[in-house]
Amino acid sequence: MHPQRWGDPGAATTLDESARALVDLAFGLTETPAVSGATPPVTRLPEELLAGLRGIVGEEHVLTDDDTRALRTRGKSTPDLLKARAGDLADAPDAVVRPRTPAEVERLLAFAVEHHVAVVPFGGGTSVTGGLAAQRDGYAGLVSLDLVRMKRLLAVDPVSMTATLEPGLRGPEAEALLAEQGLTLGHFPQSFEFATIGGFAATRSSGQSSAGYGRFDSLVVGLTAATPTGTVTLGTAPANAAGPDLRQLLLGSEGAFGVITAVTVRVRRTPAVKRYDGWRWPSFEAGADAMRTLAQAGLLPTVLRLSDEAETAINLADPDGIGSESSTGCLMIVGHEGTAELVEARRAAVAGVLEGLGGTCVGEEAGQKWAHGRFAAPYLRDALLDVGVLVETLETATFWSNRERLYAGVKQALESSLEGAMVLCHISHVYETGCSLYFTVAAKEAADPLAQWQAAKAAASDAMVAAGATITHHHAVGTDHKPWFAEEIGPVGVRVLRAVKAELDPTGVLNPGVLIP
Ligand SMILES: Cc1cc2nc3c(=O)[nH]c(=O)nc-3n(C[C@H](O)[C@H](O)[C@H](O)COP(=O)(O)OP(=O)(O)OC[C@H]3O[C@@H](n4cnc5c(N)ncnc54)[C@H](O)[C@@H]3O)c2cc1C
Repeated sequence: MHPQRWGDPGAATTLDESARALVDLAFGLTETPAVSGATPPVTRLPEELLAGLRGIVGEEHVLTDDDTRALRTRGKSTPDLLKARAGDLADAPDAVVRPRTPAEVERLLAFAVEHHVAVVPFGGGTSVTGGLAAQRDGYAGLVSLDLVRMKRLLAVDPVSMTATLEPGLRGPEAEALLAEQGLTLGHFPQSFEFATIGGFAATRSSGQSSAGYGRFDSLVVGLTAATPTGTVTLGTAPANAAGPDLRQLLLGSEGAFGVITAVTVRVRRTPAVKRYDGWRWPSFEAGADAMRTLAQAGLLPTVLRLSDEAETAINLADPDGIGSESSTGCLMIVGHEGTAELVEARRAAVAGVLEGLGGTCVGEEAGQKWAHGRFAAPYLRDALLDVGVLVETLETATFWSNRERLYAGVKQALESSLEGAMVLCHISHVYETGCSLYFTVAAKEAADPLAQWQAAKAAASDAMVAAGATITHHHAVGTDHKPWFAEEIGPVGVRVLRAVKAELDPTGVLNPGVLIP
């Protein structure tokens, strides 16, 4: 991962001439290069504590060099990138510690409690909500507990169709191991290439194929987590009535309750066929109604997403597409995966419904184009930051009956707090009862882009709460969403979370300041 950009440093990109011209037209171009040569603050952990950590995981797995610590500083939200680009590495961990086994994780937690060292579990480092920016004041130091060495496929049960995975496996690594057995997890968030199994569970992630495979928390049938007060293993049956489902307490716990050391997930057979089609709708509303109809008819495809008019126009923003008929309306991507027979049958059934509702199939090219570029967009954000254009995304969810109000409220909040902003939206995840709205915002950077974005984000978050929606459908709480999260779950909910934290992590060494309001 690049320390100041998204993804593979080798894949870093710049805007080509036509894209530069478009951006110039919309926002103007201001070359804004990232600061180079910044170094993190000197490690504050005393030598005897570093020696203690080495005694647990081995000499070579306690790293204090600047490059490694810089790479484990914060996540990949636009505010994180702005800070990294400005050379601000103030949140760098004092050391990066890489355990190999659950037993080592348990010993590290005991050591952290004994010496009051803050611990930040680190998966892929793709958090976009400040989930890796723990507080350090009052602690002897802060270590990044990097799960990169815990990468095994521990078990496969081909009869029950489950697999048990270690937390440090990145999306492609997990898929490759499962593919050897003819299986897939089917979890493809846009951060798929870098995010990990443990991170997916800790944030209750949702992938682009959630309509077909389910969001990550719905895939988890069991897990093991090491906490400062002991290890908990949950999930002895596909379903149970044995009290509240404690798995749900660890899913989404964002490293504040424990370190997830194994996850058992439901798996599916590798699909023989994948077909993605584009569908065009006269309006966002018509497309959204069609999504609802599919969901409520039990006809959800594997992939289902709908761009609003603005996002549709931008996605087709090539010199030929702009202003032409093809850039009007709203583009929906409808993907089917499975056996050839199943895909054809479902594709025909879904097409019948969509045609009946006024949709027009524009064929596989648009679908393939989306599938091909599905992981590329984050690289474009860096190229835009390079020319002084602020780009960030945010997401929320609500019930169908409230969708239009939420859409209008968040869009208006963003447009009125960011002068000249371009606000794009798509429906990214669909349920029988509602959907998730995913916004992308671009605006010319102000003199202080961080403050500029924080004000816009607060306005958008206020609009979500005012509309009665959730503060996050899949990006999690981290540090950024805490004030709105507290409002969402109410004072009793906050007290329950604090009580669980006090029980599992009584000295508060795990991810201080993250998640718990
Ligand atoms: C470009 C981009 C696209 C994204 N697209 C999506 C998307 O489509 N869908 C989606 O859901 N999210 C998306 N995200 C957000 C992010 O990728 C997810 O939240 C992901 O699940 C985080 O996984 P990670 O392994 O990177 O976790 P990290 O970022 O390393 O950690 C996230 C949080 O979980 C904790 N944690 C990590 N591992 C463990 C563990 N083993 N035990 C306990 N706590 C742990 C960390 O301490 C932190 O609080 C995107 C982010 C980016 C930057």
